[in-house]
Amino acid sequence: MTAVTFRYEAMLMRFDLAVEAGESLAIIGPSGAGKSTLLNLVAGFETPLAGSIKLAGLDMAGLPPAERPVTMVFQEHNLFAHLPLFDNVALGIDPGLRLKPGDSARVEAALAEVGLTGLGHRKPEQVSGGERQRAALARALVRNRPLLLLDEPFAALGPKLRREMLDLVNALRRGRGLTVLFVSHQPEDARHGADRVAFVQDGQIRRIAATADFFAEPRLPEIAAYLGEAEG
Ligand SMILES: Nc1ncnc2c1ncn2[C@@H]1O[C@H](COP(=O)(O)OP(=O)(O)OP(=O)(O)O)[C@@H](O)[C@H]1O
Repeated sequence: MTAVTFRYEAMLMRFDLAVEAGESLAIIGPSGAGKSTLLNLVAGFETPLAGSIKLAGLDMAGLPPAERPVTMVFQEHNLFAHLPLFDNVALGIDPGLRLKPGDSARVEAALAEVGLTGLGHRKPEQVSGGERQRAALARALVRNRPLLLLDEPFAALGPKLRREMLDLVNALRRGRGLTVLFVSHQPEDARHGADRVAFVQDGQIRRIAATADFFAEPRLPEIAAYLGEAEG
């Protein structure tokens, strides 16, 4: 994305970002910095004031979210409580649940890929928080989009489970050749799961670097302060 600007009231944001296919980029930074907005611009949930967003070489201007090569998982409200996990995943194929021959097998395969074999009949309340987010991931996977956006989907999970989920995301990324952008409040997530890290503050990417370099040398005092606070 190039010179993409966006405004919420007094807050003007401006993003320039280039991501390689197959890469995993962590987006970290303080609360209210613009991390979710950055993902929402890529996904098409927000429209830039100016600038251009290209995904897989195609200009996204005017394209609604459903027509973009993108799928997104959120922190919460990913699943419908009254539907079993199978149906929740199948919604990624058809929002009206009109499944064609072969679609059920696709849903089962996605459930298996995220480690939920045999749990498709359960309602969201009948599984753990980690399993719910696995189901949300499976729904994203059945959409077969090359770019996976994750907006803190593992924030409610403990450190060990978050690492497991990040490992799962990376295994899926490699297996399917996905590109992954994930927002996290936890620098540890970036350290564990990302090729590169982007630090967002005041509506801009202030630094982007390979993960090892980013943590070895924070460079900006704001980043050192943020890491100090976030990692205690
Ligand atoms: N719908 C909205 N209307 C007005 N302002 C908004 C809206 N959504 C976000 N903002 C403002 O835009 C700025 C960026 O918000 P954004 O959600 O992108 O930040 P974030 O870095 O993802 O924060 P957090 O880590 O707390 O989720 C914040 O100052 C926020 O208050």
